[in-house]
Amino acid sequence: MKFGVIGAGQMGGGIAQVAAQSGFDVVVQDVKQEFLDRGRAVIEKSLAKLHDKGRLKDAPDVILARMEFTTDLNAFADCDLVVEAIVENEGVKADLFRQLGQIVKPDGILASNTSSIPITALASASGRPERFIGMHFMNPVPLMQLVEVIRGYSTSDETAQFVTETAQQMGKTPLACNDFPGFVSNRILMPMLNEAIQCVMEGVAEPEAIDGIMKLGMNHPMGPLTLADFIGLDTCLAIMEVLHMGLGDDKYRPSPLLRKMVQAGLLGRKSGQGFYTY
Ligand SMILES: CC(=O)CC(=O)SCCNC(=O)CCNC(=O)[C@H](O)C(C)(C)COP(=O)(O)OP(=O)(O)OC[C@H]1O[C@@H](n2cnc3c(N)ncnc32)[C@H](O)[C@@H]1OP(=O)(O)O
Ligand SMILES: NC(=O)C1=CN([C@@H]2O[C@H](COP(=O)(O)OP(=O)(O)OC[C@H]3O[C@@H](n4cnc5c(N)ncnc54)[C@H](OP(=O)(O)O)[C@@H]3O)[C@@H](O)[C@H]2O)C=CC1
Repeated sequence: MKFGVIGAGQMGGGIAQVAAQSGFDVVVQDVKQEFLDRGRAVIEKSLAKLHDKGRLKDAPDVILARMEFTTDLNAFADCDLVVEAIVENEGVKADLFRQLGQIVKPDGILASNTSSIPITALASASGRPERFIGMHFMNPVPLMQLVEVIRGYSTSDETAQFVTETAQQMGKTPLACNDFPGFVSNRILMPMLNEAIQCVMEGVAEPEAIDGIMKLGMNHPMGPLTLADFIGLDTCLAIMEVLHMGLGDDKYRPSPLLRKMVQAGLLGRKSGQGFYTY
C-alpha cells in the first residue's frame, strides 16, 4: 500500500513514522523543505529510541528507506490512502482537500487527522465524500494506542472498513464515532484543559499545583497544563472555538487567558514557552 501524509509537524511526522514501521511505502509532504528536514530529524530520533528499546521489527534505516519527503502535492497521485495533518483551520484544510480531490487517483481514500473540524464539510470539499473519513491519531503517535475513526455523512462502509483495518495494521486500536464537533476525544478532553487554564487565570492555584493535583489525585500521566503545552495552545484554542461554535453552548467558551497566550505567540512546547518554559 502507498500511504500519503500531509504535514510534517508533530502529528504528520508521527503518523508517517508508524505507517513506515508497519511496512507501508510513505510519502510525506509539507510546504517548505525546512519543515520536512525538521520532521525527518524528529522521526530519526524517535526510531533510534524505539530501536534501542527493541520495539522495532526492522532497523531504522530500513524504515526510513520506505519514506519519501517532498514539497510536491502531485506525489500523492498514486496513493491508496492520504492522511492530512496540517494546521487546525477549516478553510486551509478545505482548500487542500479541493486540490487533493483532483490529484489523488479516483479510488484513493482521503482522511483528515483533524481534532475537531466537521468531517462532512471537508468531505464535501474533496469532491469524493464516500471515500473520505476522519482518522484521528493521538499524540505522541508512536506511543498512543487509539485511532478515533469518524464517519462523515456520506462515508461508505468500504472506506470505514479500509481505514479501520489500516489502523489495526499500524498496531493501533480503532474506535468508531460519529461526526459531531470535537468527536468524542476532544469534546471530553478539551473542556478539562480549558478549565485548568481558567484556574490559572483566576489564581486558584499555580500551574505546578494544578498539574500535580490532577496527576497525583486522578492518576493522569500528564497534568492538564503540561498536556495543553504538549498539544499546542493554538491547536487547543482552535478546538475550543469549534466546540463553542458547533455546539452553541457557552460552557465551551475558550478561556480568555488561552486566547491571550496564543495572541502573544506562546504556543507551548513547539514555541518554547507556554505554561512552562522548554
Ligand atoms: C489534541 C488531539 O486532537 C488529541 C490528542 O492527541 S490529545 C493528547 C493525547 N495524549 C496524551 O494524553 C498523552 C498523555 N501522556 C502520556 O500518556 C505519557 O506521558 C506519555 C505516553 C506521553 C509518555 O509516557 P511516560 O510513561 O510519561 O514516560 P516518559 O518517561 O515521559 O516517556 C516514555 C519514553 O517514551 C519516549 N518517547 C516519548 N515520545 C516518544 C516518541 N515520539 N517516540 C519514541 N519514544 C518516545 C520517552 O523519551 C521516554 O523514553 P525513556 O524511557 O527512554 O526516557
Ligand atoms: N497536537 C496534537 O496533540 C494533535 C493534533 N491533531 C491535529 O493534527 C493536525 C496537525 O497538528 P500538529 O501536528 O500538532 O501541528 P504542527 O503545527 O506541529 O504541524 C502542522 C504542519 O503542517 C504544516 N502546514 C500548514 N499548512 C499547510 C499546508 N497548507 N500544506 C501542507 N502543510 C501545511 C505546518 O507548517 P507551518 O509550520 O508552516 O504551519 C506544519 O509543519 C491538526 O489538525 C491538529 O488539530 C490531532 C491529534 C493530536
